[in-house]
Amino acid sequence: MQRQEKISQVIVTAGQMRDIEDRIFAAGMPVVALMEKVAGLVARRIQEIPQIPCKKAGYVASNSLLKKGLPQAVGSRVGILVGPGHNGGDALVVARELHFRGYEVWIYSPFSKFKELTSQHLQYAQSLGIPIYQTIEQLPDSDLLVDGLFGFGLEKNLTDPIASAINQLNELSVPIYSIDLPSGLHTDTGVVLGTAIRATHTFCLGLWKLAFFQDPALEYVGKAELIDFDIPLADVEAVLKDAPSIKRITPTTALATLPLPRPPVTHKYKEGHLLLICGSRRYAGGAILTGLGARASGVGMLSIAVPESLKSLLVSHLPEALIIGCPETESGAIAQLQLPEKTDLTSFNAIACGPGLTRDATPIVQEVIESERPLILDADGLNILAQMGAIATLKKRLAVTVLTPHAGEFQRLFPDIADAKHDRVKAAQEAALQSGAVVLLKGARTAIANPQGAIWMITESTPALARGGSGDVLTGLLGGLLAQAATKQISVEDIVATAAWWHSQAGILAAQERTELGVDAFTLTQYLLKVLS
Ligand SMILES: NC(=O)C1=CN([C@@H]2O[C@H](COP(=O)(O)OP(=O)(O)OC[C@H]3O[C@@H](n4cnc5c(N)ncnc54)[C@H](O)[C@@H]3O)[C@@H](O)[C@H]2O)[C@@H](O)CC1
Ligand SMILES: [K+]
Repeated sequence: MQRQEKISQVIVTAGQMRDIEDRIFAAGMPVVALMEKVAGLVARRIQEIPQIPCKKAGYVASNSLLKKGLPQAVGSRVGILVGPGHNGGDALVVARELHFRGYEVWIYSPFSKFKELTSQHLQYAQSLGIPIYQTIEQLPDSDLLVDGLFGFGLEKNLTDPIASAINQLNELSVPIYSIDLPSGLHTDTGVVLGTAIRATHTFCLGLWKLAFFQDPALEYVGKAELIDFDIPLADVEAVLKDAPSIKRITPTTALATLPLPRPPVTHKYKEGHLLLICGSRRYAGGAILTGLGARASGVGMLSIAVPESLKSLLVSHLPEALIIGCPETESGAIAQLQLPEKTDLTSFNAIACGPGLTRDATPIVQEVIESERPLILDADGLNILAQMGAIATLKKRLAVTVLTPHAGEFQRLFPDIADAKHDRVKAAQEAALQSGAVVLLKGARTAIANPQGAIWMITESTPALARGGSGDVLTGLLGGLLAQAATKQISVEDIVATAAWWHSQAGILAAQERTELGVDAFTLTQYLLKVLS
């Protein structure tokens, strides 16, 4: 794999980033030189991105310049926000470079103490005649702000005057480009420390920081871009070797698995047999959507157990599947799993259980949990598991379990684990460690954890997927892939991450073609294969 691809898959905490930098400095790279290199790259990117100057400036960008994406030095007024640490140092190098390129630059910095290197850059900027302001009221108009207040060194809550200055700067209708991460975000949890810059664009330096993929940070980072400054892979590997890895799923990693390879000579049972257990009289549609998700996976054989009264409906939507009509409760839930003759749960390579079941199907969920087959639990399958006591029940399982909760289901399953909304990555990690299951925690950015503590992040998604039924599609898709993986030497975690990536990409593609409003769950099933074609 190419170095760049490997670097783009890595996600680090603030502590790990600091350790990696320390190794680079210890190896002889001067701190000054690294700051010059990194901030030089940022300054160049800022010049490459076509600016749309704010109307108040009375400056109208020439259309031809905008179309070509060429830098427009003259007339662009840039405000540089400078903090006390090396994030501020980076910003001052950017200020100096833009000044020399003909931009009209001013600096805002309400601090009196700076790190040595930052202080030197500030002094030099002043000597060049770049105006430096300490109060927000003094600031002139600008077409663009560059945020170098705080980077990964911020740990405490922001207080006034800087907190209220950030709030006022956010109110200006001016694009803000943040260096490393928007000032005010916690680098690991993405939590807003008092207040934070709402960036239009963020240049993440060197390696992706965890905050970029935590839900609380998403509305602050804007368009995020990695600035690769040639960190040696050996240093990254040396620092991360003993820590549980956190990896981004990129198209390269997902497409290494998809479509699942088939030998030229095979038959349907060699390509995986999935049992879906889903649906009730009340929630019939969920069973159809789960089935359509499984269909897109290419699974060799699909059996779907539903209440008897749903059988003909399912047959009409999924003629290729074996629909198993089961005796039902008075409420219309599956009362008993009545598999065809000569079939028992060991006949299946994987079981996916939950969508639309209602809690009246408790005995069925208990039965599949006791089986020794790979099992995916979702929706009511999770709610029933929560009632049984998730951790104690899962620990007894002999086969792999995959849980696919959203934050609410997660809380019911693991009430003693820290709030999944606060640090989703840690929450998923803890749940997987304690239960021995693979945990896929749904959210704006999905996190997947295995019982060894490793994490996979789905770093691209769309709010279009926040819609009833889209989780059912994922369960079916994942079930179909898991059943096939059983015969193909692919790890469960890789399959779960691949399924989640595929599902998100289908949502993104459908939203691009049909707007965010056009991605109902049925439409989503129709876009799954388009992602691969
Ligand atoms: N050394 C270098 O040349 C490089 C620097 N980089 C930059 O360096 C940054 C990290 O630099 P630092 O470790 O200096 O940290 P930061 O610049 O993120 O900020 C730390 C500074 O802010 C102060 N501070 C922390 N919390 C505060 C609060 N709540 N209110 C007020 N002040 C507070 C601290 O006392 C410290 O001086 C990165 O984010 C990046 O921008 C690297 O990315 C690239 C290489
Ligand atoms: K920043």
